[in-house]
Amino acid sequence: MPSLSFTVSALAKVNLYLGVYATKDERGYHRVDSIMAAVGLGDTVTIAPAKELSVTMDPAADFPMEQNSAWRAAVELGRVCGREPLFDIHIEKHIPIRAGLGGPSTDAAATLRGLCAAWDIDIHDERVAAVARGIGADVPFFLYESPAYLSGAGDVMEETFDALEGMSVALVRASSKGVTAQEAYRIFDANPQPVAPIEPMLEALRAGDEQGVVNALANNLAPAAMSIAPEIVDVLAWMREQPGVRVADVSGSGSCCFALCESKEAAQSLASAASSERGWWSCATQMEKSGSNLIDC
Ligand SMILES: C[C@](O)(CO)[C@H](O)COP(=O)(O)OP(=O)(O)OC[C@H]1O[C@@H](n2ccc(N)nc2=O)[C@H](O)[C@@H]1O
Ligand SMILES: Nc1ncnc2c1ncn2[C@@H]1O[C@H](COP(=O)(O)OP(=O)(O)OP(=O)(O)O)[C@@H](O)[C@H]1O
Repeated sequence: MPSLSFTVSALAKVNLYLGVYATKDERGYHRVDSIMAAVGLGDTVTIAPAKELSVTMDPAADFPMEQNSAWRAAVELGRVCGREPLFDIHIEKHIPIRAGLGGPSTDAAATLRGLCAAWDIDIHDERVAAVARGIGADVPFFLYESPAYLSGAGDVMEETFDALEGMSVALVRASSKGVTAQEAYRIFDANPQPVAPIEPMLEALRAGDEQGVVNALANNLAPAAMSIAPEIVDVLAWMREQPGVRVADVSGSGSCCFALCESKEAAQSLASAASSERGWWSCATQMEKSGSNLIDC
C-alpha cells in the first residue's frame, strides 16, 4: 500500500476564447480552438492510501462512483502505468455542474496530479496526457500553466501565457438545470455559428495586454447555450450593466457567465448583487496561474 496522502486544489476554468468548427474528428468531437484560464473557485481532492479504490463527494454524488471523472482517471492511469490505484479519493465540491466551468474535468486532472505524485510519474509524461484526453476534452488544460491555448478537440496543448494572474473575475449562474457540453454541441450542429478570429486574443495574451484580452473575448458556442438555457440572456444583460465590468460572456457551453472586472471590489459587489437582488448563484474570484496544485502531502 502506498504511504503518502495528497491534497490537490482543483480549480474551475473560464473560456476566454472558444471557436467551434463544424468539422469533427473520428470520435465525433468538434474541432475547436479554446483559450482557457483557471480561476480561484475550486473543489478540493484528497487522495489517501486504502485497501481498494473508492471515490466520495461532499455533497454526495447522485450517480455511481464508477462514473465519477476521478474514478475513471485513477483506473485509466493505473492501467497505462501498470499500477493498482488503491486510494480513497474524496472530493469537496464547490464548482457548480453543467456550468461550463470544467468541474468534472478539473477533479479528474487533480486526481491525475495526486496519483502522479504518489507514483513518482512526471505530470507531463505523454501517457498522462493521453489518459487526460480520454477522460474529457477539458482535462489536459488543468495539467498545465494558465491561461493556455488548446487546439484539436480543445485537448491538444499549443501555448501557455504568462498573463492575467490576479485579474478580478465574477461568476454568475441563474438557477436552472444548466447545460451539458453534449447538448450545446448538438444544438450548435443544427445552427453552426461563425468563428471569431483568434489572432487578436493570442497577440493580447502574448503581450500581457489586459484590454486586448477584454476586446477579443469570444465564444461561438454561446448562442447554443442560450437556446438551451434562455435565462443566460438575462444574466449577461444584467452583468454588462454592472459598475466596473469590462466585459462579460458565457463560459464554454454554459450555463455560467463570467465578467472580467476592473477591481476586486467591483467583482465582489457584482457577486453580492447577483445573489441578493436576483437570487442567482455567484462568486467573486480571480485568475490563477494553474488549474490544479498540490497543496498538501
Ligand atoms: C465546452 C467546453 O467545456 C469548452 O472548454 C469543452 O469543449 C467541452 O469539454 P468537456 O466537457 O471536457 O467535454 P467531454 O466530456 O470530453 O465531451 C462531452 C461531449 O461534448 C461533445 N464535444 C466535446 C468536445 C469537443 N471538442 N467536441 C464535442 O462535440 C461530445 O458530444 C462529447 O460527448
Ligand atoms: N467529479 C465530478 N463532479 C461532478 N460531476 C461529475 C463528476 N464526475 C462525473 N460527473 C458527472 O458529470 C455531469 C456533469 O457533466 P457536464 O459535462 O455537464 O459538466 P460541466 O460542469 O458543465 O463541465 P464542463 O464545463 O467540462 O462541460 C454530472 O451530472 C455527473 O453525472
